Amino acid sequence: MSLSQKKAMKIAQVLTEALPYIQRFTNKTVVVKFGGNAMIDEELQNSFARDIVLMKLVGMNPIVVHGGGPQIGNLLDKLSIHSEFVDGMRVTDSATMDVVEMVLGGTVNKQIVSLINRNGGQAIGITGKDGHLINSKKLSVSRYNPAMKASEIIDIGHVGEVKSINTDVIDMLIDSNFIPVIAPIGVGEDGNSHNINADLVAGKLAEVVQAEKLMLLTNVAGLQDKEGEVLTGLSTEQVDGLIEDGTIYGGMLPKINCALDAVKAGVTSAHIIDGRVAHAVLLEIFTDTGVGTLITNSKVVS
Ligand SMILES: Nc1ncnc2c1ncn2[C@@H]1O[C@H](COP(=O)(O)OP(=O)(O)O)[C@@H](O)[C@H]1O
Ligand SMILES: CC(=O)N[C@@H](CCC(=O)OP(=O)(O)O)C(=O)O
Repeated sequence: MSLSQKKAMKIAQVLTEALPYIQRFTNKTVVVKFGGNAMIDEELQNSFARDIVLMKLVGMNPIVVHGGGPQIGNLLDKLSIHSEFVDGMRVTDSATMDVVEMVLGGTVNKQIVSLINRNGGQAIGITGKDGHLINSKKLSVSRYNPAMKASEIIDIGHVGEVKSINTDVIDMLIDSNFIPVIAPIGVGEDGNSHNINADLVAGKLAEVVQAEKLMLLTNVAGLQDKEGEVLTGLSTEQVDGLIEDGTIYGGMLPKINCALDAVKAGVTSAHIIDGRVAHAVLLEIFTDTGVGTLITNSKVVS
């Protein structure tokens, strides 16, 4: 067999492998959280945008929710505004909230929209304030205070959690064949903005639209143990144990919690995938080889 025949055969194999997945996922909604390294590396950004466009072209309904923590951090640094995190959530005072809204609702959201559109898609970027998409309330965080030997509530400012999601605007966009790109900013009862962790928004949205998949792109290979090995075959109870003993901390906390909540609420599967791998989304959906940690209602497997 000549080299070009071998190449043609390989392409045919890949397409054949993809066929059952394309059939299975046609008309299904997939919520993809774009974050981590995939968001700052130009080549990975492009491969992500092409994956999303391809999903749409083969009849799926992708909804993109994006983060932007590093980009917020960069602008805060430039403005000499100190920032810190509690349990993976950025403590957000009024000045920080202005920066969050500027970066997420402005720069980052429009960059992703433009990237998808340049690659042949039709994306529309909105925040949770548009069309009352994300109604939020102030997030209450409690911490154990060893000195007081009791838990206490800590105020982390304008940080929100999702109270309800009104999908009218999303339905309208999908019905008109657009790809929604959502910045994780919620609107409180008083009309004020809330900074919401993007994983939490993606998870809740997946629940409300009863997505087939929730995909969380990040900058690690998946859920790992203390030695860095990707964990496999865990029950949801074991995950709770890993949170208690500190194996899961920081930014992985909202990710794993929202993935577990989503599958418990009817999303078929949630995936924490390695955004450092080009075409990670495509590989996860259309091939037999996944690239991260799979979470279903009863099991966490890689
Ligand atoms: N058990 C764990 N397995 C993998 N990563 C973990 C774990 N516990 C904490 N982390 C941290 O969570 C980070 C991913 O969260 P985050 O930085 O918020 O990602 P993203 O920007 O993609 O939302 C990892 O880079 C790692 O530092
Ligand atoms: C409350 C809170 O922490 N909000 C996040 C929102 C952006 C985000 O979630 O970005 P990543 O997904 O890139 O981490 C923040 O301010 O960084």
